[in-house]
Amino acid sequence: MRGMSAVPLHISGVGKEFTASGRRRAILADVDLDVAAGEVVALLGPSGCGKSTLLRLAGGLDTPTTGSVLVDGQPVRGFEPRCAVVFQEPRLLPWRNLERNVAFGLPRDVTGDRARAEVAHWLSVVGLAGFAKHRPRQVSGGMAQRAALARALARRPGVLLLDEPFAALDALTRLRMQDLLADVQREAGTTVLLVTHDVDEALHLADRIVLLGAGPSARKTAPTVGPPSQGEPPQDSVAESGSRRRTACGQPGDVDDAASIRLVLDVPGARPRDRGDSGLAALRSSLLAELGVRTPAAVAS
Ligand SMILES: Nc1ncnc2c1ncn2[C@@H]1O[C@H](COP(=O)(O)OP(=O)(O)OP(=O)(O)O)[C@@H](O)[C@H]1O
Repeated sequence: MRGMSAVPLHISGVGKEFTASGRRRAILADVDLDVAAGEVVALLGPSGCGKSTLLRLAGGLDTPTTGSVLVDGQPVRGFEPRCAVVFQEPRLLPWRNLERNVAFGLPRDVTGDRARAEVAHWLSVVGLAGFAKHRPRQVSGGMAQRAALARALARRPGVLLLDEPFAALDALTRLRMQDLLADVQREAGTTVLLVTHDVDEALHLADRIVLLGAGPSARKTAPTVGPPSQGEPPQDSVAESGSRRRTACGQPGDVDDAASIRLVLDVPGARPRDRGDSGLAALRSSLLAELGVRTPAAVAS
């Protein structure tokens, strides 16, 4: 699509510290994550654990304290032109109409008729062809967010970084936007790193789900598809293995608050997945349990 080519993202040994009120605080430590070209990875984790920080580091909007980020094998230093970011709020320029906002995302070498064609194309992809001349305040929140997505796509990013892009939308608009993202991703094939709080969104859209949080680091697991058979320890239960790991490693005094990758989960089946897929129910319960939310299914298993 429009010359867009997916590229891999390689995050290696990344740590991030911030200084606030004179105190240094480690937010992320030893984060290792490889996202293949064209893969969709969802980043889940408790509020404040550093998901947005990691996304910002991936896009060069901030610099890691340790470790490195590579996009298509090249180190990210400063704002990364091969990435485009969509935030929770559209961040459109209010004095520009939608088409001029989308044009803002175009690479510098795309001008004139080609630029106009590109803008028209992306507005059409996100269903805003009839609103090109509208200003952001003249359209709904969902439409403004679609324009923000079009602006990001107009950059033809190798990696699309999405920071809770649908969180501020009403439930129905959110579902429609998820479907739109799935369509766009399928057509463009771009690499996507998606920060979300929404387990269902992650299960619907992602190839892999990465759980970020404080505590001992990563375990890659096969998906949980049902309760363990009789007499067998629940080795594949995300919730069980997570709690066991914390018990074994959680010695008082050696707890590091910095977040790292706790779990990497392959989601079975082709995306976008059926929202009613009962096969994902166990996985959903396990993920929610990892996030500290108890569900009847998790309790039963
Ligand atoms: N520039 C900054 N200076 C100081 N602290 C920061 C800065 N940016 C983020 N933090 C802190 O880093 C921590 C992680 O923030 P971040 O926004 O990455 O978390 P998050 O997991 O995305 O949260 P949420 O899910 O609530 O959006 C928070 O405690 C936040 O206050």
